[in-house]
Amino acid sequence: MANYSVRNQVAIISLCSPPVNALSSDVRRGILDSLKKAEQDVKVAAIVICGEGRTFCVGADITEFKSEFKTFPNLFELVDILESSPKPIVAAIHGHAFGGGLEVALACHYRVALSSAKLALPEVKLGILPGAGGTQRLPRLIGIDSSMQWIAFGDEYSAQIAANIGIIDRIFPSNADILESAVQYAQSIIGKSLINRRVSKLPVKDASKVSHIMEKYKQIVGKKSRGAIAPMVCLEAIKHAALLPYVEGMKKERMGIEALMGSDQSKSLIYMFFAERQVRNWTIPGTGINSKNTKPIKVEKVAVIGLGTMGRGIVLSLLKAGIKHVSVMELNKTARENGLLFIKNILEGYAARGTISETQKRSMVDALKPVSNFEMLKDTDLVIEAVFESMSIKKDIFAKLGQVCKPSAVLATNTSALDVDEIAMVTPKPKQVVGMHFFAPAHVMKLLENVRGSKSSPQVIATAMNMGQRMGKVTVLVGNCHGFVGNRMFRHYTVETDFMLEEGAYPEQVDTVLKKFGFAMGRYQVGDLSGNDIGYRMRTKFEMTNKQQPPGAPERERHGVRYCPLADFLVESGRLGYKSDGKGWFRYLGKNRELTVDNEVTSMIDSYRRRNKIVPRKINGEEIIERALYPLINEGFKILEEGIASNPMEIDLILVHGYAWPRHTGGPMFYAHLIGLPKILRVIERHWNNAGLREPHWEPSKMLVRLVKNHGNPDIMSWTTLERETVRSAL
Ligand SMILES: CCCCCCCC/C=C\C=C\CC(=O)SCCNC(=O)CCNC(=O)[C@H](O)C(C)(C)COP(=O)(O)OP(=O)(O)OC[C@H]1O[C@@H](n2cnc3c(N)ncnc32)[C@H](O)[C@@H]1OP(=O)(O)O
Repeated sequence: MANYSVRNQVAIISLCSPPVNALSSDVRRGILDSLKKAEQDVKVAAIVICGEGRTFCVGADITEFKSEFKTFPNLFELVDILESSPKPIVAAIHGHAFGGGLEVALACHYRVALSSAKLALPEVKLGILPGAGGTQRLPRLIGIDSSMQWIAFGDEYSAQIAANIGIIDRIFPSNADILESAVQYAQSIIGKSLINRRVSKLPVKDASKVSHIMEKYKQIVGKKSRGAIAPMVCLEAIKHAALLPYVEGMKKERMGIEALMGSDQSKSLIYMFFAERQVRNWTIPGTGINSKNTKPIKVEKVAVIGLGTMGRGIVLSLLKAGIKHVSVMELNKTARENGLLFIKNILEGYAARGTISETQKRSMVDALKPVSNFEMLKDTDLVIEAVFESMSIKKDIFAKLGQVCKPSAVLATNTSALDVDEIAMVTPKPKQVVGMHFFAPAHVMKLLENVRGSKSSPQVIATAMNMGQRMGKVTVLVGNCHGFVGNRMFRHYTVETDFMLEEGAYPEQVDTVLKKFGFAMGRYQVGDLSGNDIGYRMRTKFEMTNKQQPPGAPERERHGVRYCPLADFLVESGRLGYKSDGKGWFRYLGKNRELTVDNEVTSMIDSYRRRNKIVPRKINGEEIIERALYPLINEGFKILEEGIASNPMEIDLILVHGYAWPRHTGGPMFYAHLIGLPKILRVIERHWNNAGLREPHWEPSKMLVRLVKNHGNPDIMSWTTLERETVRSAL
């Protein structure tokens, strides 16, 4: 709804729909009713539209997308009514003016804001475009070039930047009373002509350069938003602002939003939006323990052990989270000095770019407390161990931590695959131990996969979850198993793509198909970038690599299971990727590291096939997608079945934020939901029937089988509930 009052000739329409004043049908109706009152009241000479509570308005109510536009006034009707009002309207912005909220402001005749306010047209991030005149009004105010930048990427901008380019007419200090300031401003414009204040009537300044600007943004969008449809549709709509009169441009905008609204990509992105918020409400499946009934312990002092790549990133994340006491322990002098230098340089960079102030930088540097022995950690509330991925080294450290740390201290291990329970058992209080799996570089990557050991106490889990959220990470709670969720699923992707190389595909073909699907890089380029030796080291641990096999052992089998040694040959011939002189699955040439196909790799694959009498066959794109992605989905269902994740959203967040799964497909589980479970199961069963136990990753998940058998193609939101009911009724 919207509240209405009048103060010294100024009508105040305040949006009132906590927590973020989304433009639900009630709010839109409230604005319209208030506007009518203001227009009819002869004592009112100007109008202010503001937001109650923490923010101005974050845009359309996403939960009402399906029905919203059926009720009068819909958003695009409302903005035109506002703009044509005979009385001047001032938008008073604090907090956020996002999406439809900014479009409402653009339809007002003046816009004022607190300096702390943020503005954005982020619709593209929901797979749609600003459909209430945003693509037509913004270019008339700030030009085509800046509008493309704002709308095609959807990033937020400060009120000051918005003022610099002409969106905001007056900025007030962040501690000013926005309403009071806006009312005074409104009084100052009473009686002024509105002729140049109706944005839809203005010309587009850089209209003549539209083709050139369009080409520039097409290139950028093609690279940055691979596979996403909405950014291109946004560009097209903005182009029409330059080429057509406003009314005609609006028709094009309307066609754009009708094409995008309800599309699979938009559904996926909206799902992601809510998943990122839903994940804060963690739960331990089957226990009744959850974020609502468990309090974290107060954490003031944190320690990080190990200042390698992971440790440095974790320290930076803690400093950015505002932790005022971060002990860093690295016994190797060179690693310690390099690590501290790295951290300080990054902080310098943040300060130089204005991400943090000089004062904040100084206080972050002051928060760093190098320590040289375990005794010095006795007061620490949370210790995060981030040393080399070795069970014996980690056990050694935890045994020491168990002796010196206070009983309430939370002891976290940053491991990507090791057994958290095994580590916990060396301490006197295994319930204090938890896994915190960060992704490199930890100060950049948004994902944190927190691992609950079988003994971890609810409070310890709550503390790790809370710390992840304080660090601004998408923090997902998962159970303890080999590889947890992400690595456990992703393994199948590499295994199955390598099988396709054996059978007839080449790395460039696989990568091209995966990039078309939306991955920023294909599986083989990623291997080259991160280093092919990483996987090799892991396989060495399980005695799987080519070199470790006894003479005469079958080349294509390990422990009775199908195996492809091509990745081993690659590493054993020194082709680790970018870092080994640009040689990996591909060859990277010149200073731009241009990716090229390397005949040496092609010959290696061909001669391997000949040696093993494999007759190569043509593998098409559809097969590549199915074989690369479906085993991973199958594993996702096994993870749900075992309660390692408590719902599909958690799995999707992990794959999107940690493994670059394309966001506009919603993650593997949502993608499966879009394809339909019966088809997913059919493909998995076909491979399982062909391959059998030699390829165990194709064994269909029992949960997937049960869902399809009992419910056909159930909605993703019901999967875990239906599964629980089925399992319960079978008991
Ligand atoms: C079929 C053809 C029809 C054609 C007709 C089409 C006409 C279309 C016209 C116009 C279309 C306009 C489109 C839009 O305006 S789309 C919405 C654009 N806005 C956004 O995308 C903003 C989304 N929100 C955010 O980015 C953040 O919430 C932010 C504003 C940055 C604030 O962040 P923060 O302070 O961290 O708060 P939370 O994100 O935790 O949010 C708090 C709770 O509010 C819920 N929320 C937020 N935004 C919305 C929203 N737009 N709609 C509904 N609910 C929203 C959020 O889920 C949190 O809820 P909870 O606490 O329950 O988790």
